[in-house]
Amino acid sequence: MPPIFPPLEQALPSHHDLFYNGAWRKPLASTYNDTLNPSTGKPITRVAQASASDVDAAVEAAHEAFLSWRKTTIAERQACLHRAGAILREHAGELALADAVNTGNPVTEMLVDANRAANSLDYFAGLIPMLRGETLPGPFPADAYLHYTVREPIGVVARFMASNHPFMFAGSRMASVIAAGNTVVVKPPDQAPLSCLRLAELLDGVFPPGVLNILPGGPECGQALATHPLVKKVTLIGSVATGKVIQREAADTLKPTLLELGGKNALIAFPDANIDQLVQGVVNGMNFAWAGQSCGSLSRVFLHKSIHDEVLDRVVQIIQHKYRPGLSTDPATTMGSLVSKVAQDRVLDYIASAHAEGAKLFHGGGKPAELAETELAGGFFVQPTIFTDVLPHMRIAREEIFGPVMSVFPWTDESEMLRIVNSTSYGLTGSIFTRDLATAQRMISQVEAGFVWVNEVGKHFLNVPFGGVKESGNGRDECLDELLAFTAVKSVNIKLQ
Ligand SMILES: NC(=O)c1ccc[n+]([C@@H]2O[C@H](COP(=O)([O-])OP(=O)(O)OC[C@H]3O[C@@H](n4cnc5c(N)ncnc54)[C@H](O)[C@@H]3O)[C@@H](O)[C@H]2O)c1
Repeated sequence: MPPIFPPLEQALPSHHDLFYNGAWRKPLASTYNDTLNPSTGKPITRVAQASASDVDAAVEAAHEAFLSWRKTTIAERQACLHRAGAILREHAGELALADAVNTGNPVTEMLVDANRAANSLDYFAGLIPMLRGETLPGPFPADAYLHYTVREPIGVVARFMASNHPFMFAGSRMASVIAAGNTVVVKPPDQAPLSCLRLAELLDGVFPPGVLNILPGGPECGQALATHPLVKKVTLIGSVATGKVIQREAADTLKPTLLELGGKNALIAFPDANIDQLVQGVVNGMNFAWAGQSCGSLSRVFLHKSIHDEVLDRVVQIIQHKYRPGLSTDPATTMGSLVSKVAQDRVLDYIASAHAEGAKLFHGGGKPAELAETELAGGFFVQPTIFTDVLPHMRIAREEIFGPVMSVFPWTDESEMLRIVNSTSYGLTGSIFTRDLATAQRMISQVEAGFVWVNEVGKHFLNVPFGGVKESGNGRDECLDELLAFTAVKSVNIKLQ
């Protein structure tokens, strides 16, 4: 049965202000910005922008709330987190719709996001008993000293969200912070804050006031959070460029960061790969449904020369059949737009650079012509695009495009191919297609990435660490490490004699 979505008015938040200390509050500077529907380019409504003074008030309140929340029992925290998860599942359709209309991603594709967030809330609720320390032998006789450690929450945590899956990231990433006994200030993406505001409405009253706070805003809000002395850790799901800015901002107060950043990920195909699986993997790995806007998108495809032409022909056949750009809130739409005009221009600029640098356009390469005379003409769409004959020095070979543009490299020499695979500054994901375990293992140990699939693409597995090496970030999410990242170890030494 096709999914049923509520009317759009029911999905959109009725509040457009700041949510902190358990209530909706007007921004002190009365600043509101338009937020757009990327399918049409038209405004949906206006949303409050938190200033540094708003951040100050919200963080003070979150800090007060922390002093009580840190003392709550396992059962109390679990009850709140499970309740939040159940609410998200119940409202999956409207949250998907709120994100679809504001991000441009197809609504049917966003339907799973509520479950993903709910699963994280349940998962981290279940992990709370793992917040434990250890007893340790020391340098003196055991009857002279007792040494042990305890894990304590750290305080207020700021969590900045990326624009591709706003409420899924907000819902899932608040879980670890709150489960560990901290309070959280979530900053939704500037381009698409509406689903996070709806999330705040739905979860209003689930946690004590001040535990969950949602502050829409731009760089001023972000900077104020990253530099605030009462914010004890700052985390970002976003681009490498923003990650560097936040790391610098956090440095003044020597705040630790947890950065989940971009990727320029490689899919490596060997001649012995199962060609059917590989073709599906090349298509699905690009996440064309949300216009390539995924950190894990396998946007560099290394095809062995012996299978290169066959695979590409079949990939294009599937793309032509599978992806129809359209209105994001229409359940029949299979491909969305970019999130903003800025993003669309950036992608078109990369396409222009590929032409200028001599790559060969194999498919797509511009705005979808079929939308030109429709109500979507002002939308931020770009066709699924494939370039072949890509050389390592080209911009499309080195930089994250965060759009529906795939760069294909034929290869014959394994060590030269690996050199190119590892030649970018990113290191998030990688995928290897082969039927030979020894080949797979040889690649696994040499590919510079934090997360590697074999004969698979795109999937995340809750409880399996996700994160990058090199400039793709630090820390690991979706696992016990994420929970522990929001605690500090305290060592206790008791003199017994
Ligand atoms: N590693 C992951 O798990 C993961 C997941 C999704 C997206 N991403 C990455 O996110 C990027 C796309 O998302 P985006 O376009 O929203 O990224 P972005 O870097 O432009 O923005 C991310 C967030 O940072 C905020 N921000 C911007 N400037 C700031 C500042 N000076 N101080 C504090 N906050 C600031 C934005 O408002 C937004 O909330 C891509 O690079 C993608 O690969 C990574």
